[in-house]
Amino acid sequence: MKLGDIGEFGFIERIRKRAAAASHLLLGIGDDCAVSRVAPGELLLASTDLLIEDIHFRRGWSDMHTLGRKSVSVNVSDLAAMGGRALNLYLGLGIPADTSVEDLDAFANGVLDACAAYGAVLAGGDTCRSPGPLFISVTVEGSVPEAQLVTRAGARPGDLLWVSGTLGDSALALRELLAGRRPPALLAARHHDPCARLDLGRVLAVQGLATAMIDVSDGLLADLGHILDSSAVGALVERDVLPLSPAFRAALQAEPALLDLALCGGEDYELLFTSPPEKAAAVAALAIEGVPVTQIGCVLPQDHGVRLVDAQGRPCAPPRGGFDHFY
Ligand SMILES: Nc1ncnc2c1ncn2[C@@H]1O[C@H](COP(=O)(O)OP(=O)(O)OP(=O)(O)O)[C@@H](O)[C@H]1O
Ligand SMILES: Cc1ncc(C[n+]2csc(CCOP(=O)(O)O)c2C)c(N)n1
Ligand SMILES: [Mg+2]
Repeated sequence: MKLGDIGEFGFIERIRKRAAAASHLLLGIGDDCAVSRVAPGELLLASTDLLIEDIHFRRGWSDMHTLGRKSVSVNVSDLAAMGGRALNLYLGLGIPADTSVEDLDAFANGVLDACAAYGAVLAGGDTCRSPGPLFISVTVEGSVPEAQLVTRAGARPGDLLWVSGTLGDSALALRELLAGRRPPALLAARHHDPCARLDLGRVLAVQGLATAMIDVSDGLLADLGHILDSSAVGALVERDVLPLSPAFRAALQAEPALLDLALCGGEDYELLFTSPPEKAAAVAALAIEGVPVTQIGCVLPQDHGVRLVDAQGRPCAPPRGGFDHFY
């Protein structure tokens, strides 16, 4: 079935029927605005991200259900980075007219499944025709108790630097895909179906363990740079303790230069955070749903900039870059 057979409002109605209800959502899909009630003492968080065909994904590299999930996860990851919980999701779509309703149903199911997994509800969106690529715009709202908010700005010299999960898997999968090869399944899953570390972000916020936090979307060093700029500090990063998956290590053995992907590759959607040294045992004990947290360095005064060192403490040249859409 083609989208032309059911029209814009037919498609919206298909989504509306499947969207979940939630006690905070007084009015969801179907009026001019969504209407929500935020709990007393909670701050409203909001973040938005675009995914554009051939810039963020290629059709044929992953199925539409998985693309729907990724569209949600990359947004929810920004809530995780502030210690928030997820409330509402808004889905903007620019759809090529020849897209099948089956593909759109699969995509919407992926969006709705991921929403349910993160405790969010689809509260609205916008649908229009695209003359070319598929455009996906996702906005999330969440909330966090005022005292628990974690920003990029709170890192202090002496804090330790931690990262969740493993780094470089997604970028390595992307490199394989761009070269026309099929990445190993574990790497492919990390690229196509990343998991927002929402529970970890909440625990760090609730227990007051993180002084600053960001999610790694553009690459470890690039996103670390944002914490350092916002907090007016520098950092030491130990290259040889970066957490790497077995699949990544296997590739690294054959090609040592791949380590740059763990430092700069991007789309890891792991949490990078700083924490006072006296909380190290509490942080190290956090392995939520099997996701490890690894200490990869420490925070220095601002005049040190970023110092990347090897296992012997010798300085190494940081690779250039991180992802920039126009660079
Ligand atoms: N076109 C825009 N108009 C207004 N604000 C923008 C625009 N683009 C980005 N921003 C804002 O700039 C800041 C940095 O955006 P950026 O997209 O780099 O962050 P991010 O969402 O954490 O990263 P990523 O998009 O890689 O997940 C955010 O506060 C974002 O809301
Ligand atoms: C086809 C294709 N080409 C390149 C990439 C790599 N890529 C795209 S956006 C991004 C950073 C995060 O995005 P943003 O900053 O927009 O949130 C990265 C690493 C991809 N995923 N698919
Ligand atoms: Mg972010």
